[in-house]
Amino acid sequence: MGRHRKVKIFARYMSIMFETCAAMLGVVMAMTLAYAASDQDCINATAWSESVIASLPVDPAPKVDKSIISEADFIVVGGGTAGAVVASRLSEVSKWQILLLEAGPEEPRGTMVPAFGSIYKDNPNYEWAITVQDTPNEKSGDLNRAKMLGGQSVNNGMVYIRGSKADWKCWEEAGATGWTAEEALRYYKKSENNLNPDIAKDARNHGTGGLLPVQRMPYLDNTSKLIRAAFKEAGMKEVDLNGDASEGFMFAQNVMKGSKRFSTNRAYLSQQRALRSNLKVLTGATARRVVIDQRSKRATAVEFTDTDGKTHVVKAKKEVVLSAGAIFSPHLLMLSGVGPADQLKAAGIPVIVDLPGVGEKLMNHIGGMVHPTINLTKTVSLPTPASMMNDIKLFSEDSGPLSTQGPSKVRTFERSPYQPANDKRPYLQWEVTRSSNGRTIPACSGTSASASCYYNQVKMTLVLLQPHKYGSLKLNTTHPTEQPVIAQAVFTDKRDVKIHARGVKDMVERLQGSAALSDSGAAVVPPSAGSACSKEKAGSEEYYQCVLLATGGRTWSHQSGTCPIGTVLDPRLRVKGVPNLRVADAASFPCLSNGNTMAPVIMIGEKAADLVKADNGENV
Ligand SMILES: Cc1cc2nc3c(=O)[nH]c(=O)nc-3n(C[C@H](O)[C@H](O)[C@H](O)COP(=O)(O)OP(=O)(O)OC[C@H]3O[C@@H](n4cnc5c(N)ncnc54)[C@H](O)[C@@H]3O)c2cc1C
Repeated sequence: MGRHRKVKIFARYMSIMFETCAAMLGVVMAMTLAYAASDQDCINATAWSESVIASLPVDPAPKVDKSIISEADFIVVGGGTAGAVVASRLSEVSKWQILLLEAGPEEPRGTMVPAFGSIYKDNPNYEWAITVQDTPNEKSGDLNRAKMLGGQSVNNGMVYIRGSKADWKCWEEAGATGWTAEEALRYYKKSENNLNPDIAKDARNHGTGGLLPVQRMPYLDNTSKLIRAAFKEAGMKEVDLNGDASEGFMFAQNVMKGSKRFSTNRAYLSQQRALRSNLKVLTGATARRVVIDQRSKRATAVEFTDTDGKTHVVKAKKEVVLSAGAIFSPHLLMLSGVGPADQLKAAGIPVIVDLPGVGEKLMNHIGGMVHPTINLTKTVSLPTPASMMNDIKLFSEDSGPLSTQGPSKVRTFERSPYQPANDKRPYLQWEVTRSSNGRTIPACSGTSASASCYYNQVKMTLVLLQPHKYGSLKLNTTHPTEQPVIAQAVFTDKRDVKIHARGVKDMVERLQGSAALSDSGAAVVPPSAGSACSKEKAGSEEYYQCVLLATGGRTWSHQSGTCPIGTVLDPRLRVKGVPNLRVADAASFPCLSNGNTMAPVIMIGEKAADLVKADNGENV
């Protein structure tokens, strides 16, 4: 080992030791504060949350170098779920200089606590606030999307679900040659380090050598066990939905290790940044456009602004990869002159390539605000100040409520009797959402905290995985640099209303007939819309259709398909007409994944890196 490397490792060791001591001191001080402010009845919840965060292990500190370089071989725009993977994998080629531009800041440590999923919600330092147009039945509200290294993998539900193997038939039909089920599986396995031996033993479907730790949550609370019993009673099978089964229920696999979340930033970037001098990560760097030469149609540079608003231009010697997500990748393409010519012209942007498919469809899963609710009595006991302090200790031992998001990990996938018989993808996913009926944390007044592991009610939420209508994303032609105009489609097709209503009816009947639920004192409350649907027979399909339309619906957080393979990208993710510009993220999907979108996005990041390497003369 060279002297320089030895010195580097020693310096890192010392810095970790120092930070560990500081963190331990922080825990003691925060716990003292939380205790000091707590009496028998209540706790200083803010100090308590701080002591949870202070108890987290110290990662190797990322190498933060804010200097701006004038050129790089590859520029990756967006250090989110996919971008972290792409940049990390490209930097394996040591002769290449990789620049990753991320608009947001470094990932804060609190994101590692599974029970604090929404800790940075509504914080403008860490989130984009995106306005959505009013359309019929739309109750999604505006979109809050993570703006930091790791992107949405930092604050999402952590669930790792690959979708249906039958998804790939749709990809192939859309022109995504080479994106077969087997090829996707190859990259799922490449990324995965499955930590549950009973799952990992299925080596045909699971990987154990990848950078992304995947496991079930280590702690199963009583309500999760109760829901499992109710589903089994209803004849549903417990399966591995990332294995060969496409229907049934499972305790979800998650991107985590022990009790801590592992975003793609932690899994793919933090170690690599520390050790690879050819990987440069700039945070607070917001790309404004890709500079594309009008004659050669090649991407030559990226223009971005720093946190002081100063503009910089970095030359791209080989390629640019956009991984800014389903909203901002198409926006950046349009600002760079690639997109529907009519919109670009109206905004005064010179047209480099007329691609009407950019933003033409905005795909997403949809669901109703119609929730069968289960009020819990015996399976939950609300925390006390003492038990919350003990939960910190359990968390540091990789267990306890803070390492979970409660029963939301029980996921079911099933077919609707109203879906086409020849479509192998199950159209229905039920999520079990935690909620609270009154205060669930014994917080003293003036302090606040929320932890998704403390709840006393669950709501069953039905997600339609293959809705019949999609939304769209267009340039704001009056103020093109402002966020694009987003219209989502929510229950605007009667078939979706019918499928949803029937799904809800079936689930209510199952839950009401469940001995497991009634024996545990759980009360099932069917959804209603007050007097709005009194003309319909309560509990009928027509009744639930009426309740759905009266209460509206929403899209999930799975926006995708705004720069799809087929109309915008070729199968190697290259923008049609601009061969050294690619899009690799949720925007690239030609078909809506039949499940949550993070795992497919990570898979796309892995494959994208291999495509770039192969097209630039590297063996993969
Ligand atoms: C609340 C929530 C819960 C979810 N739960 C789950 C779940 O449990 N399981 C699951 O599978 N999926 C889940 N999803 C969906 C999933 O997380 C996303 O589909 C996926 O992470 C998207 O990845 P991406 O790489 O396309 O975009 P992102 O992860 O959003 O990455 C885009 C990155 O680009 C940056 N960026 C944008 N514009 C610019 C610019 N101009 N310059 C520089 N940087 C820029 C952004 O700041 C961001 O970091 C959830 C999503 C949300 C919002």
